[in-house]
Amino acid sequence: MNLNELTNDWVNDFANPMIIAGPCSAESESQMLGTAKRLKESGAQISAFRAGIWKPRTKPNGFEGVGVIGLNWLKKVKEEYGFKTATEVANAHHVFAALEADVDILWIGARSTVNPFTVQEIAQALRGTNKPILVKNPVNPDLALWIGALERLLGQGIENVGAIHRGFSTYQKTKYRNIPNWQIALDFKNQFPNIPLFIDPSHICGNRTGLAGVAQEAFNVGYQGAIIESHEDPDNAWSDASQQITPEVLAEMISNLQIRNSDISGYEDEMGKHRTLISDMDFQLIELLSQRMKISEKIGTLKKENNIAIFQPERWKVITEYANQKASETGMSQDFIEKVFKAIHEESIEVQNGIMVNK
Ligand SMILES: O=C(O)C(=O)C[C@]1(C(=O)O)C=C[C@@H](O)C=C1
Repeated sequence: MNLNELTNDWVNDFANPMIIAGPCSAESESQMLGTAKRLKESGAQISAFRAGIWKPRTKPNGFEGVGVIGLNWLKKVKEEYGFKTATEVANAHHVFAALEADVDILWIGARSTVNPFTVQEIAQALRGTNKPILVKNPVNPDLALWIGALERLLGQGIENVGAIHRGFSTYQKTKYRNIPNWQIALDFKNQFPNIPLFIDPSHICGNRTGLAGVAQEAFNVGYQGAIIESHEDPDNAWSDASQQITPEVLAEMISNLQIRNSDISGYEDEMGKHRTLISDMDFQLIELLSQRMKISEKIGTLKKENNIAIFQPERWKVITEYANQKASETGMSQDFIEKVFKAIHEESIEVQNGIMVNK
């Protein structure tokens, strides 16, 4: 069996969208029950209550989680408020303890996904269970590693899987804690449309203000769920204080989310008209690009015969200036046009390079 053959019926046991929410870390019994009570009373439409029991921290001597005692608190949350529960596991010992405590959903964190040994150990510990397990993207933008982790789970017969998009580490200063790099998640979704994809706006944003926007962006492109950190007293949380929100704010945020349906049934005709036009234009674009490359080949031959360098900065400058001007005249994003022209120019250089090398 491969990942594309999974039916992923397990998500049907949960609401659509499936929202997993709760504190970043379990801190005390009263914090856990207090947060759960407020989530219940606020009417937040959540499918499971999350809390980190073991916390992978960047530096030592920070709060590394309360450990197994927190699993009892998760159990109490389930008993008293009826929430399904979820936590992160990072080794076989965590898996056994979480299974013993009957945690309903497990996830593998971004720092574990990067390590095939860790993922393999977790997968083997899970063998024989049908627990849903979600895999966060690795901290580095490596789609193959993310997919590989899911394949390791499947290799041990674990079929109830999902993926969490939590963004990617970057050394640059950006408005995000972890840059979303949407294209990687979309490539994932494209390859595995059946695997439920969750957004983790808390870790992407690292602050409270951007959460709703990132979550909405994800639902706009068809994600199935979200995992969001919510704490009864966010400012005084022991970990990730700046990105946690109160249960009431979460409830409001969830009720404002617009959930998009991937299915186009009922709109096939109207969509069909637009899509025909787009396909027609796509063919024209490709035809034009092919003609452009043929001219580039001719220039390449001329350059080779006369020993002229391929890259012509002056001409490239004129092209980009003109493209920029055209972009603003037509109301297009300059960024986008720049990307398109860079790709065309790169290919054109590649084509000419082929001529210089081969002929
Ligand atoms: O004008 C040229 O000299 C070209 O080879 C064409 C072209 C292009 O594709 O637009 C390619 C390479 C140069 O750097 C500049 C422009």
